Amino acid sequence: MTDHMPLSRYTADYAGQDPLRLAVAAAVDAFARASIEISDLIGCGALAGITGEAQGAQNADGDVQKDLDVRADEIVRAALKSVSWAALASEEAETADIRDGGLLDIAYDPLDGSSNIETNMTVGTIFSIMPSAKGATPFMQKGSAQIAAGFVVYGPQTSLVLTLGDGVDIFTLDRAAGSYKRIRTRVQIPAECAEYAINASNHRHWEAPVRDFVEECLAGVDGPRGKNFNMRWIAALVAEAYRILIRGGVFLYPSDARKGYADGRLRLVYEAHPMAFIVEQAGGGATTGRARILDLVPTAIHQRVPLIMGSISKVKRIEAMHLDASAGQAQAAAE
Ligand SMILES: O=P(O)(O)OC[C@H]1O[C@](O)(COP(=O)(O)O)[C@@H](O)[C@@H]1O
Ligand SMILES: [Mg+2]
Ligand SMILES: [Mg+2]
Repeated sequence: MTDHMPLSRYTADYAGQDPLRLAVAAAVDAFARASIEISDLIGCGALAGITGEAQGAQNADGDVQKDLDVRADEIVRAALKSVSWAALASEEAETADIRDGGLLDIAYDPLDGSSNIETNMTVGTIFSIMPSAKGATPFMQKGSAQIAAGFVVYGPQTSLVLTLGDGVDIFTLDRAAGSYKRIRTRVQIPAECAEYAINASNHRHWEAPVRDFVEECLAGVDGPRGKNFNMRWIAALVAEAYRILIRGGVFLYPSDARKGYADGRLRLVYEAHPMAFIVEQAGGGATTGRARILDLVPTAIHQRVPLIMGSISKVKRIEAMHLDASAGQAQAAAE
């Protein structure tokens, strides 16, 4: 459905007079404002001094920071200044900022898909919003404690995907008006799909269930699934998630045997949790292969997690393959 409702009216309708909801609405509006600024910056690229080159510094997770990682973080941070947050965590900061009296704990990835900047490909911003943990350690809650989550895709169009806990709507930036307008309501991920996304260069490092799933897809009509599959890898979680929301499919960034990849590459607090909330709200699934992502309680802000998400039939199939593998291992150990 296309009704072009402005995002600001949508968040105001949601908030009413409720203080917590008003804080959520202000946070979403702040991410929207920040993303318009980031979108303009990306659109100008080198003309605005953005080259995609490394800054020499590393973030808390050991990734080399690009110029846009740093600029996007500054822009989001400034936009959130007047929002009622108690804790603020960014991929680009080692520790969370804490302040008294705020109503929300907000985590974000200011620039997702950093390796795509210099090649003029899609990147994004991801955010997760929870009620403040009030005395407990912020962010160390199940993903199901989120009350809002969203992401922005800076692609041919700049679009903002949002859940406030009651379905998923998509808003596209109206550049002339300088604001977001709704283009889709209550998005549903098709349950069946014929497309998968994984960085196949890591094939030799994967665990057996992931290798087996991909083998099934590669076998096409001649294999056990009896149909052909298409493959995509954009190297930006936001772009893969957007495609899956529009036409279905499954995305995998599993654990693998490379040094430092025992829990995959993606971060639980500001990548997997918000994506899992959005995907489940759109009728899809999100799992590590062995556990539902929204049931996981982080123990550290930058903790990594294997992420498999998308069309529910495929997510369930991959989970079943992990269970079978674990059962086989348990039986072998007992014999
Ligand atoms: O280069 P790889 O190993 O394929 O990893 C790509 C993945 O890394 C990410 O870019 C990680 O996010 P950041 O760019 O925010 O670090 C994901 O968006 C993407 O899915
Ligand atoms: Mg990211
Ligand atoms: Mg990032």
